[in-house]
Amino acid sequence: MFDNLKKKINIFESKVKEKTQEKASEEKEDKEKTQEQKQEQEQEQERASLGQKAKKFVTERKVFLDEDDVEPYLEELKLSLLKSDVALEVSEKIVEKLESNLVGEEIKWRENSEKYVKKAFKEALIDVFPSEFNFFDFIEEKDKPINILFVGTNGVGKTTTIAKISKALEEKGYSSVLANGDTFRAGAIQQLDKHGENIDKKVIKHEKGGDPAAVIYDAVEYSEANNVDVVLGDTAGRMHTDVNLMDQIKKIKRVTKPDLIVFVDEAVAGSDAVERAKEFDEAVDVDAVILSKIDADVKGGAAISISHTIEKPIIFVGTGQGYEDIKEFNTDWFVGQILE
Ligand SMILES: Nc1nc2c(ncn2[C@@H]2O[C@H](COP(=O)(O)OP(=O)(O)OP(=O)(O)O)[C@@H](O)[C@H]2O)c(=O)[nH]1
Repeated sequence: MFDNLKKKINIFESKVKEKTQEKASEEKEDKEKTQEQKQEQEQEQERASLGQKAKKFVTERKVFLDEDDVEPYLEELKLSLLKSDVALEVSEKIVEKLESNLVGEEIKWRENSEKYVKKAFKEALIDVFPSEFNFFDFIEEKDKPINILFVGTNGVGKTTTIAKISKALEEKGYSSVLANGDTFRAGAIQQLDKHGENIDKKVIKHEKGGDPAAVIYDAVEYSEANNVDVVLGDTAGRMHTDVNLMDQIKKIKRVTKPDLIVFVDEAVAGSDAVERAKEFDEAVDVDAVILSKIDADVKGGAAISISHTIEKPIIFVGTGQGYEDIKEFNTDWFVGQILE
């Protein structure tokens, strides 16, 4: 996961570490020169004690990095982040915060300066994420049935993600039904049926060509009548550029009044995923994001940029093709994955 990005961040960290050590040695040389001049003026018998003082200085040496020291590395880092599909605005924010965390700070070079840079980096990354959203607290507190609508483009893992969430809900003691709002393709009906069979969940569906809003509406009514906690509404994958389909999703929202609208995209789509998130958010005011396929993502850009760009939290990440392969998103965990 995020292998390319990790490599680039490691390069930055080593360069700043080298710079810190280089500065420490330069300061040591300067100090030693001053000591030598002093020595010339002093008595022969004081030489030994001066040697002692210099030694003390070396062990306690502190380094201050200034803008010129880190500027070239920060520029390189910004480019690396952009190449890893981190959005421009987000890359700039990370680099600015990193600069303010590093410049003028006292770094004790004998302590692990790499650890120091990592800490500065960690803070800069955490800063780009909006506050977290606890999905299961939301489920616990909200009146039932809770209607959750999943939107996104084709093939990103939306349907699989719905099945994963249904299983995760079951593990926490909540019941759910799957509603097939993708009435365009007969294949989509079969696909959701198959997931329903695999995880032993009821699927509410209409014939191909039916009204997706009506299917989800029926699923809510069914859940009210049968004390089901959560309706998980699938929708047809659609390109954000398809005006008719985007109008249809607005209609589904209007008619079924979802309690939560979740935008699903694949982390591997990088900056495309960020662009699509913006479009879907504009169309239906997304509440939260799920990023699938982070197990296959080497760049990490979408995961870093998406929630900052639309100011909505990531709630889960997909980590594989199995039903258990889903993880609640947590900023500390995520940043740890990148900086480990
Ligand atoms: N590696 C990996 N694969 C995933 C993950 N989530 C889903 N997939 C795979 O992605 C492929 C597409 O998943 P679907 O659930 O069919 O995607 P969809 O968005 O519902 O597709 P449409 O119904 O065509 O819009 C399947 O092969 C899934 O197994 C994940 O987190 N990691």
